[in-house]
Amino acid sequence: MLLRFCLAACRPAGRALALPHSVPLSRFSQRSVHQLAFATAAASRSPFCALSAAFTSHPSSSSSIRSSPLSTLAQMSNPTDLVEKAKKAAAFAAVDEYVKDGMTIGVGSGSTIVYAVERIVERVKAENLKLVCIPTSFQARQLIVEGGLVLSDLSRHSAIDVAIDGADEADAQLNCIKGGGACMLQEKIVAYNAKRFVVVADFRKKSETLGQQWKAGVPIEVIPLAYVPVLRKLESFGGKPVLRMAKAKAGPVVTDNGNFVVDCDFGLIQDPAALDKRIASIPGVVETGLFVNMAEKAFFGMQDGTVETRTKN
Ligand SMILES: O=C(CO)[C@H](O)[C@H](O)COP(=O)(O)O
Repeated sequence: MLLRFCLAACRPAGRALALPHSVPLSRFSQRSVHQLAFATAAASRSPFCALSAAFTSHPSSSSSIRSSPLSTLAQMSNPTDLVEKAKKAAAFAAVDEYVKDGMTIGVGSGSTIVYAVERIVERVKAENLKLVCIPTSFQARQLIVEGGLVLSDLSRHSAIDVAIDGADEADAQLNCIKGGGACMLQEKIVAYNAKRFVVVADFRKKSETLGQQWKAGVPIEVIPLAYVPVLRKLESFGGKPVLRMAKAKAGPVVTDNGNFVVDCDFGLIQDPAALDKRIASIPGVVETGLFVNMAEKAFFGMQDGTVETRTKN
């Protein structure tokens, strides 16, 4: 079942979901399997499937692996496996707590959300839930369609009961950096129009201050013709902006909305609300990946298999 979702999630790989090649891979390594999936996409053109397929096929795929103590040890401490289990645990917990019969659900984007949709589909089948799903990206739309869920949009269903989405980082106040998958514009529109917005993430995304864990910078969606002056302006704000480049295409990543993405490193972000406003005020900026004061709860899958939650004070 999960593999089916992964395959669905893989299809939209071509455009927006690519590793920013201007950013050294080492800045993502270890911490972000999400980005590793993007790196994998460079070779396979399938950003999420390689990763999730690895998760689904991993545990007992080979008897020789099971019989080798060294392999077993490697398997037990495999960081990819831990991260995938953490994502799944967080996503399942959030869906179980928030999704109720009759709801309109905002479906986020990324690799963790694949597990949330898996759980929604399971529950729809088991409990005969009547749900309507609003996607936040091409990928989310594919997940909804492939899962056999009811697809709608904001024109038909503008009142969303709950939006569930991943994050690249969430701080102690539940402010988030989002847009590692370049979907932040639609994600923010859906989250803004949801009565409740909840975040699902693995342990690597949990921090006290934004910029502590996510080192690739704040994703910013920019109108293509404005990207050079926007880069200059961001530099004048003290940021280190780079245009996100595609891996499976020559040139920049192009979002689902036909725009570019600039990733701008500001170091530790002490005042995300002020920074968000400042960036958004630059003509040509369509949206930032700073989600300030939007989430009411975050579910973090931890290394030990538990799920930790944070709620807004
Ligand atoms: O904002 C996003 C896409 O634009 C994702 O939600 C965010 O990048 C987290 O992704 P993942 O669940 O793969 O770690």
